[in-house]
This record gives sequence, C-alpha cells and structure tokens, in this order.
Amino acid sequence: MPSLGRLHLVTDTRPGRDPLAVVRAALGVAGPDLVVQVRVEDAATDREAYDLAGRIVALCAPYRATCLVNDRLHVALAVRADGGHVGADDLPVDAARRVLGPDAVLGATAREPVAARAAVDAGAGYLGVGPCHHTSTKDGLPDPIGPAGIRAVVDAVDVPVIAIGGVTAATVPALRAAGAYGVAVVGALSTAADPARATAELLRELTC
Ligand SMILES: Cc1ncc(COP(=O)(O)OP(=O)(O)O)c(N)n1
Ligand SMILES: Cc1nc(C(=O)O)sc1CCOP(=O)(O)O
Ligand SMILES: [Mg+2]
Repeated sequence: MPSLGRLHLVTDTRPGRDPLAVVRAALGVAGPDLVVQVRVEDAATDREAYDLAGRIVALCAPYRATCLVNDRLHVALAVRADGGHVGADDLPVDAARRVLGPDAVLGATAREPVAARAAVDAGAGYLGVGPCHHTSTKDGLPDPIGPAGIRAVVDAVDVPVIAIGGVTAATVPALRAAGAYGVAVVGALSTAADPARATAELLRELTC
C-alpha cells in the first residue's frame, strides 16, 4: 500500500464554498501527495454525501491521490473510496475497521495519548490530532493543544499523526518539529484566494 500523503484537504461544504474547485486546484499541484477527506455538513443527506464523494473519487483517481470519507463509512464503501475517518461521535474504531476491511485507510481523531493508543490498538492507521490552534471552521472543540499536545501523542504511538485545527503554512514548521507527519486543513485552502498557490506553500513546508 502506498504511504499516506502528508497534506490532507478536508472539504468545506458550507454555503458559498466550492469544494470541487478547491480539490481540483490542490490535485493539480499535490497529485499523489494529496489526501482528500470528503466531509459534509451534519445536515447533508446521505445522497448529497454520496454524490460529492463519488465526484471526488473520480477527480482523485487519475492523480493516484487518496480519497477518504469522513464519518459516513457506508458512503466510503459505496463510492469505493480508499477509506474513512472517524471520531468520538462516529462508529468506534474497531467497528469502523470491520466495516472498511483490513486494507482500507482508517483514521481516527485523538486529542491525547491515552485515547490515541486505544485508537491505534483498535485499528486506526493514522490519527487526526487537534485542535492545534484556534479554528473558526468547527464549533464546540476543546481548547487548542498546540505543538506540545501534538508531541505528547506522537510520543505515544507509532502511526502517522496528522495535525488539524487552524493549521496554515506558517504553523507547519512548529507542528513538524513536534513530530507531526502531516496536516489536515479546511480554511487554509477553501478560503485561499489562490488555492493552488496555497497548496504549494503548504506542501513546501511539509517536505522541506
Ligand atoms: C484528519 C482529521 N482529524 C480530525 C478530524 C475530526 O473528526 P471528528 O472528531 O469525527 O469530527 P468531524 O470532522 O466528524 O466533525 C477529521 N475530520 N480529520
Ligand atoms: C473538522 C475539524 N476537526 C478538528 C478537530 O480538532 O478535531 S478541527 C477541524 C476544523 C479544521 O478546519 P481549519 O483547518 O479551517 O481550522
Ligand atoms: Mg466525525
């Protein structure tokens, strides 16, 4: 199985956003190094999630980029995505692994070392860890954990740690120094005036 990409683009489906345009721009720059996580609003129907995920799987395929589906693992299976991502309100990690199968990419959210070890023991292949910094993209999150919080999880597990929450190109160096393998972003790409350029800037910080 190819190694996990370091730049995770989480789709922004809030009103006024154009997730497909952002995915196209990022794919053109990052290609196989990109992981696209299809994340829809909680109020979206399964049909809406399925339609968007199917279109993104088709966009990713020629680039050999990875496509994951957030939360809705039946949608991941239906569109033949590469895998999924689950958190505390979703299927437990061991159940998610059973649904997706042994070869799928499966990520889990973990905010501290004990939960991180449990998620890995249950079958997670990577961890999404955050919020690293303040974010206006998602409500109801705990206080930011910063690079020190990333370091605590990195030291506890042996799977890639993907830092999420308020991540920008400017904050990548400190997260990498803390041991993050990669980063997941919404706003840094979806609100960028030039998403292709923003992708290049993030990639440069992730690979230098
Ligand atoms: C890479 C990554 N890390 C964390 C999350 C958050 O997942 P979760 O806690 O399940 O919250 P929702 O995204 O479902 O609102 C993520 N999606 N990706
Ligand atoms: C979806 C999500 N999950 C988070 C977590 O910490 O679990 S932070 C987050 C939103 C990330 O968006 P942005 O890059 O715009 O800050
Ligand atoms: Mg979730």
